[in-house]
Amino acid sequence: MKRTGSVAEVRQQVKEWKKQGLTVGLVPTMGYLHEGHKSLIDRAVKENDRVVVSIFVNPIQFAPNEDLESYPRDIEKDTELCTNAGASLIFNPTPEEMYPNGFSTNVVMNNLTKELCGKTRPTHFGGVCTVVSKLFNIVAPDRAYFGEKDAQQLAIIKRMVADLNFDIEIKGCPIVREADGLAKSSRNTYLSAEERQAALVLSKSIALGKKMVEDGERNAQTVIDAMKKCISAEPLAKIDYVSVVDALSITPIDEYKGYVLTAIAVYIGKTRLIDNFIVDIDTL
Ligand SMILES: Nc1ncnc2c1ncn2[C@@H]1O[C@H](COP(=O)(O)OP(=O)(O)OP(=O)(O)O)[C@@H](O)[C@H]1O
Ligand SMILES: CC(C)(CO)[C@@H](O)C(=O)[O-]
Ligand code: BAL
Repeated sequence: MKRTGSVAEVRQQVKEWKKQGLTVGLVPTMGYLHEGHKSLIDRAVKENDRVVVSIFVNPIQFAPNEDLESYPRDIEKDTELCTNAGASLIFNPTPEEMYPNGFSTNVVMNNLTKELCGKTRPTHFGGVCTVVSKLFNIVAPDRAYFGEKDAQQLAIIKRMVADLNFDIEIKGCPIVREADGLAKSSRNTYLSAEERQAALVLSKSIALGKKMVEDGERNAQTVIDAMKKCISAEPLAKIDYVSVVDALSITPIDEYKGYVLTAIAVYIGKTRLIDNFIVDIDTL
């Protein structure tokens, strides 16, 4: 398995693979890889002849008050995980390689980015769309893999691919959880032992909301209120949002109808964690 920070080298390698008629999958990440990322890589390895994993803590999707500097990094361990999972190439560029002097172009998405995480992180998804567009143009994969843990991001990427005519199939992959239910996340490493225990309130409230809907509740506010009550019972938890939206357009809805995303963001101490569940009411 190769590792490079060079755009030109990635292009050269992918060109060679394509000349041989091989298909290419891309798994974009910010590194500090865990089982959630591995599930994306495993699926990409199954569905493509070659897999590129990008590892880049993208500065332009972090606001100045966020955790860009402290974001966990371990490229050697990540390389081992990618090698064992059967990836073919790691692309880990420097910020200068991705954003050289004079960089002046950004991808702006007008809808889908205003609700949920977009309220607290108004510049975040612009940074995500810009870097993912660059990765798509650099790697030119046949398929790209994203986790449903970042459900709003997944909806945004699908919209962007349709709007900008990227010839890339977007694959959403289910949330991977710890044995006790907490969704795996690189940011879980920020949690103290006490906070780690408190963080279970996220998956607990998600399970509660999902059960209410499966049992027939259709009023969004009733589900939101019950989930908020569940989260508020944990003294270390502070709610950022609990929202029910149409899963494709990311617009708030009052009633569970069609394809629905119920998403939460909760601060556990200083660490902001997210979780969600998606239901297709028509096939429940
Ligand atoms: N638990 C998980 N299950 C499935 N996919 C996941 C999981 N965690 C992350 N992913 C996916 O991996 C990709 C890269 O995510 P990223 O590197 O930001 O990891 P992360 O653990 O979500 O980190 P963060 O703590 O920043 O949220 C994204 O598409 C994301 O949705
Ligand atoms: C898609 C992504 C790698 C873009 O930096 C990031 O937002 C992430 O890790 O989900
Ligand atoms: N997976 C989300 C990346 C971020 O929080 O910046």
